[in-house]
Amino acid sequence: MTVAVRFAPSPTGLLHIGNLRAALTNWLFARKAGGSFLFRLDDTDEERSTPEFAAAIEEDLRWLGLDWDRFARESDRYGRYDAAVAALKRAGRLYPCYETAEELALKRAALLSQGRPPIYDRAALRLGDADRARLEAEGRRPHWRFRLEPGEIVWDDLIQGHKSFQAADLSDPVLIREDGRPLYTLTSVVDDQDFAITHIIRGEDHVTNTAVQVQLFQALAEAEGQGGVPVFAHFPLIAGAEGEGLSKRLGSFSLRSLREQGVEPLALCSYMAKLGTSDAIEARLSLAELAAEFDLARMGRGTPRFDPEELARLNAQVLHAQPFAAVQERLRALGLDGADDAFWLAVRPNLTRLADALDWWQVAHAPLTPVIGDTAFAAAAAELLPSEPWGPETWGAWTAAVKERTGAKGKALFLPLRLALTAREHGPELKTLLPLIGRERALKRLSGRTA
Ligand SMILES: Nc1ncnc2c1ncn2[C@@H]1O[C@H](COP(=O)(O)OP(=O)(O)OP(=O)(O)O)[C@@H](O)[C@H]1O
Repeated sequence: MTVAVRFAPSPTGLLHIGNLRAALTNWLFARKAGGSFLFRLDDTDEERSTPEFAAAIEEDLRWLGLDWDRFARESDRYGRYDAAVAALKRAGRLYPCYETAEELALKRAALLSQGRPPIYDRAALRLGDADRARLEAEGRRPHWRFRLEPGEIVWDDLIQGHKSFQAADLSDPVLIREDGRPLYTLTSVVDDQDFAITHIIRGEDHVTNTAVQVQLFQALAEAEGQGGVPVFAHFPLIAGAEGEGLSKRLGSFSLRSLREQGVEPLALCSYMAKLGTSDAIEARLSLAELAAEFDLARMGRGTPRFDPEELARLNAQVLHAQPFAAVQERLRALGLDGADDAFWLAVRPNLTRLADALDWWQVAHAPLTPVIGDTAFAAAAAELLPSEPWGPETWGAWTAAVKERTGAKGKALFLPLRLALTAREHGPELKTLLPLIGRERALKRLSGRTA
């Protein structure tokens, strides 16, 4: 069997880290199994779906490096859904219902007030032709429900283990709206069947959907003579740092905003691939590495919380491991045309975001006002500055001379030099930064001048 999985977001907002978990889990599963990954836009909710969000989702996936083997858009497939609907009607599995949203809300409220579960009472199944004609004459248009067969619905979930539902505990799902448009429950099953999806891996918010969809897969397979029921895996939803839920529509932790904050795609993918698993959370330097380590069985059942600090740590790990060639273009885009290997190696260990390189570039190459405490000490240091050319050994030779002349050592030696040369208490090793600053500028800064 060739593994085929899909990521099927609705283009109703920007992808968030929870959606990324879904996309990434499927992608890693496909790549590890040598299978195929389908990117499908579930865009039949026309009120809320927009082409802009669809384009943004596509851009986010490209940014992350999650490439797809196949692409589909539900809005291109209405003809196919019509055919599936006709087949289900012929098989007697769809029935027209005429209740308004208000009437249904009242029914639900009445059941809840009696302490009973708000399951649809199937009143529409008891309507005769004359009742339906009368309702239609009143101007009512039907929506259509899928008639669940009584009995137990079971599947072996790759994460949650054996799952069992009684059909009688579930409402017959509405598959077609009053305006004739098919709903998600139907369209996603038709697509999964047509694209021969073998594994549906998604958040546990879909577990109840899965229960009804298992019967829908079976009904469609019987009615159309093709397909079967895929294997399911439902992973826990990721919560925000305070335990709050995430939603595309609320714009929580969007990948877009994280990107704008300077988060590296590999840091995000490393985090989302490992969060809530039994593996240690450490940065990986390629998606292929993550795919090789991927195993659904390592996913836990608890609700993992997203921790921005953990992500920042991974971001630094990823940056610190990048060779100059991997970031050259991006440094150029930041305006650092003159950045070279030496600059990158000097500042890399101090970055938590790539854009921080700009600060260090300025420290090395743009005027700054030095911080001088003891002018006599700074003057002595200036006098002892070796002549150029400078290399990594210059700093050691120079500070040894300053130490000998002034008697200062340890922090009392290094901190005033750092403050004079960079106006900062911390930063890249001066051994690598000093040659980038150069003798002329260092001399001026040590004499207290802005340079
Ligand atoms: N917090 C979350 N953690 C993990 N996965 C999630 C989370 N929220 C959604 N998903 C998964 O993302 C995938 C895409 O779902 P969907 O497009 O419905 O996103 P959504 O954020 O729930 O959207 P909306 O807010 O529009 O309902 C699904 O597999 C869903 O299970």
